Amino acid sequence: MKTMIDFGQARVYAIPMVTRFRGIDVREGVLIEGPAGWGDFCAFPEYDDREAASWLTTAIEACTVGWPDPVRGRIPVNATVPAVGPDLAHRMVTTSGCATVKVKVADGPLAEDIERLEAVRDALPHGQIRVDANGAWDVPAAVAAIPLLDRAASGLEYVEQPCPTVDELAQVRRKVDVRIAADESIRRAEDPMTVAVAGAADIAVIKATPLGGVRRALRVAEACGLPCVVSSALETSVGLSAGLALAGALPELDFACGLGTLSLLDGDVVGPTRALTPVDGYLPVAPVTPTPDPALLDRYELRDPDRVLWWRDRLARLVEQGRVLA
Ligand SMILES: O=C(O)CCC(=O)c1ccccc1C(=O)O
Ligand SMILES: [Mg+2]
Repeated sequence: MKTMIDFGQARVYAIPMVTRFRGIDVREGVLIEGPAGWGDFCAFPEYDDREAASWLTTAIEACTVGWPDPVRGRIPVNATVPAVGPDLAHRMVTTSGCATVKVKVADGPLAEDIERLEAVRDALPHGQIRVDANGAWDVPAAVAAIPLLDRAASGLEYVEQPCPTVDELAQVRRKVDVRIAADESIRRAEDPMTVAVAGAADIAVIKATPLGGVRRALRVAEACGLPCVVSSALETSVGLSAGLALAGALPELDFACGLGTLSLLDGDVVGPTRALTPVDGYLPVAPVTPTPDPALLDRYELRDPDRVLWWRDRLARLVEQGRVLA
């Protein structure tokens, strides 16, 4: 099929994670080039073609039509602290320069979450601390844990996705004083309605990459009628620019965004002057996606032939089956 993008020229990359995050040790993806620049296709490996198609649509938006006009020039971001020990958590917060920190919880014993939060508060006496449970608790566990974590942090900004389902979020929200944010509950255009209607959340976490691009994510944000936090999907600087474009274009933005995740990767495909690394807790809105550095593309090229074939097959299937407009 003849398209505006030469998928045969796509570059498959593999960048190690600094610390394991969301069960991932190496972040893999494919960079595609089109008439407007580059796009980052990095759907997690376990996602099926239907879900991965939205991620590819985002990469195609980036490299064909580019981003809608922003209404602000810079975005406050949170530091993201994985489920690490208290000393490392403390160090990650002090070196980040961010005034807001998101801490992963519910990935191990509650006592470790409490220690981690105490360390983060010690490193950030005046900033905001939020936690993300990635849906790991049931309702009783969430209702028991949240007040303890709130105390350990001397006040939480919000709890992201304490339980898996919208119904459980609504139950927890009625029983605790801390605000609830929905993340995994908002993955498809039809989801946000349910979240708002169910009274399940105070805040919506919106991710441009899994939602099929900046324009689609803007519609999701509008439909859910909640204050939004824009967050990353652990992209390279090429992919992160979609989240920044979304945060830049939202009519209202009241919270720091989860877009400071480049430091979780042990490398990038974009050179240091254009890399989307926060400075003093802010990232610039990138009007165009940054261009990969050829030397870095070589350094982080995925070498495992089976994995390369897997990515090229996945890309070819999505295009050939007409799951994306390319
Ligand atoms: O929100 C952040 O601070 C960083 C992004 C993040 O946590 C994340 C990144 C990739 C996949 C899932 C998640 C998540 O919010 O759980
Ligand atoms: Mg989350």
